Amino acid sequence: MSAPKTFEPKIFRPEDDGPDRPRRGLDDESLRTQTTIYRDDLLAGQTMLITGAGSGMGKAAAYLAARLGAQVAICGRDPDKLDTTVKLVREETGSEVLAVPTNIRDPEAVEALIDKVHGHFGGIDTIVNNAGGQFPQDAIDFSRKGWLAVIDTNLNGTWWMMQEAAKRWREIGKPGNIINIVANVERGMPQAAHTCAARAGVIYLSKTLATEWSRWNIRVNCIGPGVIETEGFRMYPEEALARFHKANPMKMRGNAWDVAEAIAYLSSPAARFINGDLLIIDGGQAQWGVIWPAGMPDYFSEDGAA
Ligand SMILES: CCC/C=C/C(=O)SCCNC(=O)CCNC(=O)[C@H](O)C(C)(C)COP(=O)([O-])OP(=O)([O-])OC[C@H]1O[C@@H](n2cnc3c(N)ncnc32)[C@H](O)[C@@H]1OP(=O)([O-])[O-]
Ligand SMILES: NC(=O)C1=CN([C@@H]2O[C@H](COP(=O)(O)OP(=O)(O)OC[C@H]3O[C@@H](n4cnc5c(N)ncnc54)[C@H](OP(=O)(O)O)[C@@H]3O)[C@@H](O)[C@H]2O)C=CC1
Repeated sequence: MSAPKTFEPKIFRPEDDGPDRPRRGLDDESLRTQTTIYRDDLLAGQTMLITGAGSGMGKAAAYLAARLGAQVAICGRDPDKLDTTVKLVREETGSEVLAVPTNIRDPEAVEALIDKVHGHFGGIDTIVNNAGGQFPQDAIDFSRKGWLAVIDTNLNGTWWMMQEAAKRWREIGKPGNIINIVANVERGMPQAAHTCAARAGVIYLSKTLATEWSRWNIRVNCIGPGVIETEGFRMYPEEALARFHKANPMKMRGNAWDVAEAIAYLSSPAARFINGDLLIIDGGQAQWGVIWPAGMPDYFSEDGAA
């Protein structure tokens, strides 16, 4: 049997993109052809606000929600990315998505976002905190700025969204539903320690608030995706991407639609009694498999030195 290929971890930056790096994930044409088990009007009468919806899972979730009859608002930092979602939804459903460019790290911008969506649609039923990300690197080499960027986005940004939404729900006496997209952190994730710390924070924040906020009829749940092929894969080196399917016993990657359908379920009346839970969508990664998003050091390979 030939020895597995191993390589030293390296830092990859998106600006290293080139012709050798194909765009990953479901493109608009693929999204248009996805089928769903849900009935057409499952989410009719609902307003959903989805963060990070100019690409990947957020875009798929926004498109599916609109297809199922929801009124949808989206945010992200890059208005051009948000426009692609607005256009897709308009072309496929005839609905208008409200796009509000927002950096979720900025609490005042988040407050203005919640105000704007309430003003436009007259309320919000479900918030999907999907915006986030990280760069792969051995933790010992994290710069202070890099650590802070990841914590500020994934933990603080998600918190600002949750708190502003909940304050408004309490004020107007309406129920609320929060879905936080986190990650599969059960066994930790080497080279993603910053995001593991932030996501573990969000998971236990959510479990706590599921209790605290139940008196206002606000449910809080998380979804933990495993390896889901999206545009976000551009953050990782090709050599690492070639092994991503080995992260789970099904030896495959999920796609954004797998997560979008779970978001639709947790937004639907079928989930009215689900609160404080973490739904893992990872092909069994919690049980078996390895992921080294910047490349596996020899030490951990099957024929490694130790
Ligand atoms: C793992 C498999 C499963 C999970 C998959 C996914 O989640 S897929 C979905 C994944 N999707 C995404 O991850 C997409 C969203 N991700 C992001 O927007 C970024 O990853 C972010 C969260 C760091 C925000 O960053 P930002 O808006 O603040 O942008 P910024 O560029 O200004 O960085 C600030 C500082 O961070 C540091 N640093 C940054 N990059 C690297 C690097 N490659 N290398 C080393 N360090 C890096 C650096 O210190 C930098 O400061 P500097 O040295 O430039 O002065
Ligand atoms: N793909 C995977 O395998 C996994 C992904 N996840 C997480 O799931 C979520 C969706 O990921 P995915 O669709 O794959 O990746 P993408 O990179 O495609 O999506 C992340 C989105 O978040 C937005 N975003 C990032 N930072 C901010 C910010 N500060 N304020 C507002 N929006 C922001 C980005 O838009 P913009 O840059 O325009 O702001 C982008 O559209 C992320 O939180 C990701 O980390 C978790 C586990 C696995």
